[in-house]
Amino acid sequence: MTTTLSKLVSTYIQTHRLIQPHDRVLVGVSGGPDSTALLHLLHRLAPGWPISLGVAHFDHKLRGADSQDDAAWVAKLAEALKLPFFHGEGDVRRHAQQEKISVQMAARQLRLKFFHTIRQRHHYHKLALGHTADDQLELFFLRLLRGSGPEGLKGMWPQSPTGIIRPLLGTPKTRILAWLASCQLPFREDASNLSRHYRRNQLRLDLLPQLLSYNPRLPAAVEHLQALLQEQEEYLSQEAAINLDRLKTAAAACPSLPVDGLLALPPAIQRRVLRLALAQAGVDLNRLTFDHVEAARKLAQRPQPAGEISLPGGWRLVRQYSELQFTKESPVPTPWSEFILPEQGGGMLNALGRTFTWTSELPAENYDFSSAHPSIALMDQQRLDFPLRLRTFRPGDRFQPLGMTGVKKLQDFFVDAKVPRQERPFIPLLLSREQIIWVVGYRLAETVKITAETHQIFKVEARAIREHTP
Ligand SMILES: Nc1ncnc2c1ncn2[C@@H]1O[C@H](COP(=O)(O)OP(=O)(O)OP(=O)(O)O)[C@@H](O)[C@H]1O
Repeated sequence: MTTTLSKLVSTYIQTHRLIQPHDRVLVGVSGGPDSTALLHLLHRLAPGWPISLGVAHFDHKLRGADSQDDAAWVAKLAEALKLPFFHGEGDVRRHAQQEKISVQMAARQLRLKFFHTIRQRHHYHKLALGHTADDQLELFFLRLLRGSGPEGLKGMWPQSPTGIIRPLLGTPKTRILAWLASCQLPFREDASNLSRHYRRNQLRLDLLPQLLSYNPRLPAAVEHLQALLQEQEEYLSQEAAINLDRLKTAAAACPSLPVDGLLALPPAIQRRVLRLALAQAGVDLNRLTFDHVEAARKLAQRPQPAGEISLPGGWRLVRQYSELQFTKESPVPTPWSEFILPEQGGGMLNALGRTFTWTSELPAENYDFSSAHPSIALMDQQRLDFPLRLRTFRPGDRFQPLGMTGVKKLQDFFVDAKVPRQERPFIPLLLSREQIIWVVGYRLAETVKITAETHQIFKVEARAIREHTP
């Protein structure tokens, strides 16, 4: 068993060219079975290649004394193997709150930042992580459940362009555990791996065993599919890079993309070109959803020559006639500017001098309406067509104010509501399709009001941006 696993891993490393002679490899060791086995395996293989190893452990401080014990345990292991040890720690919960991300995501971000710093400071060419074939399978189903596209379903690469390597990605966890047992190598147990509080654990403990009872060869089938998806991804991402380079040289300013050139590409390449361009501009791809990319494509396709959408991290994609520009600067609305509320589920957008925040699927039953305010619109979600849009007044605009049976010219509504003439051009209007559904701060439309039949409420709040600035 012992030799077979080292042979298997060694072959995987060679096939995927994960390590070159004289590489300096930093191993991320949590103390769990996978990374502990990885460290031992690399340590046994190291003299033959030859490579030099270092051990890095990050204390997430999420499990009290257990976290500290893990760190001390890994430090001891490194000492026993006579390897340099690097310890890092961070306030994961605070980071999660600040960035409005999950605790797991925050832990991963801080950990990777720590690894990056150590690699730079101590000149490690590679970072080896202990992801296994089981992790790859779980990730596939987690992403499938989340609605990922082929780029997500393809799973983790054995090697990333930044030098992260995963030598155990082809090895099932059962083999790793059996190998550790046969060599009598101890590791740390993480009790949270058994908690059904986490989606990943529910999947591993409940869903996957059920799926395997339908088809015991499911892991092999998924592995095969992922290999195909990775090959396709390699080809398509090369195509995207070539096309982005071509489009960028054709465009006057950078970072920007010519709309015509982008729309001439097949949709599969359009999406990748947009993602790549956004990544190059500095947008965090982990936070960029399919909806963002689709909203960007719609922005390019629409007949109106101006508009914009908001992207994660305060980024904005602005359509200016024949160009799409990526910017973080504040918007300069033109009379024809339109803003799309990109994610139906909820989000935030700075537009037309206000910060709009929206939330969907609030259950109508027992909803507490006491917080009603002119800056808040509560609507019947089923009567809305997404994505909603924002713009200002255009001649000829009409709408059916709440409580009225007929449609009224917006001009007349402004007069009746005594809206000062000079303010009218700046009042944001929320639209569903071509219908005005909210004259922001003044009146909702009759067509979207909440009735006894309403199941789910869509809530939008508009606050003047100056309220936020100190
Ligand atoms: N706290 C940590 N310190 C150092 N490396 C870590 C830490 N947490 C995770 N890693 C690295 O990232 C890999 C994947 O993390 P994940 O949390 O998915 O671990 P896992 O599958 O439970 O593996 P393990 O059995 O090694 O804990 C680990 O195998 C390890 O290489």
